[in-house]
Amino acid sequence: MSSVLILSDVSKSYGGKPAVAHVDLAVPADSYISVLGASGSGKTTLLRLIAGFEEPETGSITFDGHRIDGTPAHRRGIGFVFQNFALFPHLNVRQNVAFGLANRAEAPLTDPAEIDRRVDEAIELVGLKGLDRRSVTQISGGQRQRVALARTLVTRPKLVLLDEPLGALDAHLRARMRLELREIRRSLGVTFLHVTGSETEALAMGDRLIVLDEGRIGQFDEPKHLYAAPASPGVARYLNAYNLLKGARSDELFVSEIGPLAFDAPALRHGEGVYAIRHDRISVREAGAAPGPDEVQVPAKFIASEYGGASVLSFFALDNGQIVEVEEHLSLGEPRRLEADRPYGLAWKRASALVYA
Ligand SMILES: Nc1ncnc2c1ncn2[C@@H]1O[C@H](COP(=O)(O)OP(=O)(O)OP(=O)(O)O)[C@@H](O)[C@H]1O
Repeated sequence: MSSVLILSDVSKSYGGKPAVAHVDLAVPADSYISVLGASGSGKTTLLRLIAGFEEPETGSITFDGHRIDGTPAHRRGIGFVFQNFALFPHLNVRQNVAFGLANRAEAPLTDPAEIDRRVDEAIELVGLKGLDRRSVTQISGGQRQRVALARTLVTRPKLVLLDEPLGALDAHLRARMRLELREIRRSLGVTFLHVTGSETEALAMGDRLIVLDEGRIGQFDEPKHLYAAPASPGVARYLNAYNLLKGARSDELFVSEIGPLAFDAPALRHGEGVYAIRHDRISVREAGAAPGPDEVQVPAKFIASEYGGASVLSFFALDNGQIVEVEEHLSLGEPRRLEADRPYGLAWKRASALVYA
């Protein structure tokens, strides 16, 4: 697969503090890439470096076979969609979409018939046909989002950077726009690099997913691989699906604050580490019930549950006070009734545990 965008050793710091640190990245052409990371992990800075609103202190950026660091943003030919849409309020839908075509730095279009044709095409693509003469102040948030997208796509960029593009929409619209964005991208064969703070959005949308961890690439992988085997505790933390217990590794056992925990992994170097177990890999038992031979079981006190529609998330306190989350899918049957402050056993297969150095 060819790469449309290549970053080599790209770094940027603010006031001596690294925001993006030594990033190496090859983004495949014709793909949807999600970028996930905690607040302050460098997601926006990474997009700004690629777009040309910031210049890297080290390294190089190559887009479509050409080195682009040092080239002004408006000459890079990369599309950008902001969270706040940044539309012109005094222009209607059609004029907003047409604006970039007639006013761009590289090869502006001057033929009104050609502009009309391209604008019609973009408006149809994002499902705004019929609204093109409407003021952008008189359409819904979701429609404004589509105008912003059409305004970028009309210039036919090979790469579109989207910074929290669904952040201002309500949950229902967000879910619909997820599907539409994927479909629009697929039909055009362009590459989308989509920054989000939501792990569900990142997992649902990306063909591949980048997790940024303190300015570095923690992992770049297909969502299902990344979810099943996060490369580090940092990546596991952002997925919001793993309980992480600190301790020390010694061959077959992981010695945590609540006692030894077994795992099925090759013998590891001794030393400090992290033991990870996914929320939905834990089952709740009566306190003192005997664990199976291939299981790990720890005592824990039930605190409270949160009903989530298709699943229930329950919170337990381990003996050292650490909170552990357990997710039970309702399709697997009604979960056991739990009493607050009562001790239970939490069990999981040793093979389900991941252990990090
Ligand atoms: N213009 C700036 N001046 C100084 N520091 C900045 C600037 N822009 C970003 N930073 C710092 O760089 C780091 C990365 O910021 P960035 O905005 O890239 O993170 P982010 O992952 O996009 O965060 P969020 O999800 O909150 O938008 C943060 O520590 C931030 O405070």
